[in-house]
Amino acid sequence: MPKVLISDKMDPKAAQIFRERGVEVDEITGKTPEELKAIIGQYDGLAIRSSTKVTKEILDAATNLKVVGRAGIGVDNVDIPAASARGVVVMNTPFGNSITTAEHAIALMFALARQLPEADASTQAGKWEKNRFMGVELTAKTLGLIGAGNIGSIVADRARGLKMKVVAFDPFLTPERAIEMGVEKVDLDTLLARADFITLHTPLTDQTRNILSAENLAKTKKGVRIINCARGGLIDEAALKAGLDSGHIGGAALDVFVTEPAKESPLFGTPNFVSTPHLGASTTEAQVNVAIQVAEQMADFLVSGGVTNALNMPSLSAEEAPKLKPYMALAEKLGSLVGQLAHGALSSISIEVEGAAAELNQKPITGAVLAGLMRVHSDTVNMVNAPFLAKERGLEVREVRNEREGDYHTLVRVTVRTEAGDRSVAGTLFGNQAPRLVELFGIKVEADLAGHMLYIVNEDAPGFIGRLGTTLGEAGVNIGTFHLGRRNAGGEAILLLSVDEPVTPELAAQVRALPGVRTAMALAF
Ligand SMILES: NC(=O)c1ccc[n+]([C@@H]2O[C@H](COP(=O)([O-])OP(=O)(O)OC[C@H]3O[C@@H](n4cnc5c(N)ncnc54)[C@H](O)[C@@H]3O)[C@@H](O)[C@H]2O)c1
Ligand SMILES: O=C(O)[C@H](O)COP(=O)(O)O
Repeated sequence: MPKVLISDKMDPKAAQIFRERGVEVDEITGKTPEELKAIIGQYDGLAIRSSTKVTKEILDAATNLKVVGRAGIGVDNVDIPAASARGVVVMNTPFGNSITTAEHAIALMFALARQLPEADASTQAGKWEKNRFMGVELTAKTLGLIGAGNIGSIVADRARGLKMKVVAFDPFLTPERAIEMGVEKVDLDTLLARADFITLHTPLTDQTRNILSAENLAKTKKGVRIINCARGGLIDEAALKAGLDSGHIGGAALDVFVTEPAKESPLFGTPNFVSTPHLGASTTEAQVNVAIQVAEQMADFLVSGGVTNALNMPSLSAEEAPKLKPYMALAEKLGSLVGQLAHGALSSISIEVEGAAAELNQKPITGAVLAGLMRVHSDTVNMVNAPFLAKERGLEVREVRNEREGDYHTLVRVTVRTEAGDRSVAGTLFGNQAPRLVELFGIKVEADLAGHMLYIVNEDAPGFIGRLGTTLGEAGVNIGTFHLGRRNAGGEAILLLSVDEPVTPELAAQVRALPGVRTAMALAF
C-alpha cells in the first residue's frame, strides 16, 4: 500500500481521501529539515503547502518518493529541477484557492483605501479619531494589475464590479484575452505612471524578482497604494519602506514577504502599512478545495498512474491510464531495445504512433520510450526525468502521428539517428494488451521482449542454428523462445532468443566466434 506524509497543516479531508483510496497516510507537521530528512525515506508521496521546503537534500533522502503534491499554487518551495532529476512528479492545485486569494487582494485594497486596520486599532483604544482617517473612493480609480493569470483575472473582474478602470501588464496576455477581461493591456512603465492602486499576481521568477524595484517605484504616481498577495521578492522591501516614509507611496499591503515567516521587518509599524501572515489562501472553502484536489491527484497517481496538474510531466487522466498502460510497456521495451542495440552517440529520436495508437495521448508513450532508452545507462531514470535527461544530452525528440492503419491495427515505431545512420524498431499490441516486437532494423520479426535475451545477426546459411544450439547447450543455457527474421534467403538474418539464464560476456564472445556470425549480444528487459 503506498504511503503519504502530510507535512503541513491541511484540511482533514486530505487524509480522509487518501485512506478511502487505499493510501496509508501520516500527518506530521512542523518538522525541521533535519527531522524531515530522517523520515522521508519511508514515503511514496509528500503532501505540502508553503511551509515545507522540498530541497535537493530532502529529495536525496527521499529514496522511495514518487510524488510531491502542493495543496495550493506556488511551488517556489520545491526544487523542481532536483525533483525531476530524481524522477519525482511535482503537482499543484492551480485553481482551488484563486478566488480566495483574489478576494484577499481586494480586501487589502479596501483596507488601504480606508485605513481600516489603523482606524480599528484607534477606535478600540478608545480614541474615536473621526478626523484622523480620511479615505479615498475606489470608484473610477485605476487599478494596475501586474500578472493577469488566474488570480489576476479574478481581481480584474471584481475591480470592474467596483467601477474601477483596470490596466494590466503581462507579457503573455493576448489582446483578445485583454478585451475579454475588460482590461487595457499596457507596458509596465505606463502601468506605473497611471495606476492609483497596483496589485501583483505573478509567480516569483528571474524576470519578476524586484519587478517593483526602487527605480520602478520611483516611476509610480504620487500617493500610489500597492498590494502584494503573490510572492515576497516581487517588491524591493527597503525601497517600499523608503517610499512610504517619504510619502510618495500612499500605502502598501503585503501578505507575502521576502523572508517568511516574517517575524520582524523594517516595514512593521510604518504608517499606512498593512500586513497579513501569508493568508491569501486561508479560507475554509479554499483549504477544503486544495486538500481534496491534492489528495485525489496524488492518490490517482500512486494507485492508478493518472497524472493531473503535474509541473514536470505530461497529464494522463485516470481513465486514460489503463488504456495507455500496455502501450507504455511496449514503448519502454522498444526504447530499451534501441538503447541496448544502437552504439555511439544518438543525435535524434523519432517516436511514431500509427493506427489505434494515434488516437491516444502520445506524451506518455514518448516518456516511456525515453525512459526505456535512458535506463540502459542509468538505474534512476523514469518517465519524469527521462525527457529532461534527453534534453540535457542534446537528444532531439520528434513525435509523429499517423492515423492510417498499416500492416498492424496499432503500431509504435522508434527510430534513432546514430553516427552509423538511422536504426528503427517497431512493435504492436496483440489483443490490445501484449507487447510484441514486429520489426527490427528493417527486418520483419515477431518476438516478446522479456527477461534475458540473445540478439544475433548472422549470414543466413544451413547448419548455423544447430551449431548455436550446441554452443548454448554446452554452456548450460536453456532456450525459451526462438524468433527468426531475414532480409532475403541467404542474406542477413536476425535471431532473437529468450534464454532462462543470463548470457555471460564469455558466452556472447563464443557465439560471435561461430562461423557466419556478424554480431551477438546479450539483452535484458
Ligand atoms: N498569498 C497567497 O496565499 C497566494 C495564494 C495563491 C497564489 N499565490 C501566488 O499568486 C501568484 C499568481 O497565481 P496565479 O494562480 O494567478 O498564477 P497564474 O500562473 O495563473 O498567473 C500568473 C501570471 O503572471 C504572468 N507573468 C509571468 N511573468 C510575468 C512578468 N515578468 N511580468 C508580468 N506578468 C508575468 C503570467 O503570464 C501569468 O498570466 C503565484 O505566485 C502564486 O503562488 C499566493
Ligand atoms: O501559492 C499558494 O497557493 C499560496 O501561497 C498559499 O500558500 P499556503 O498554502 O501556505 O497558504
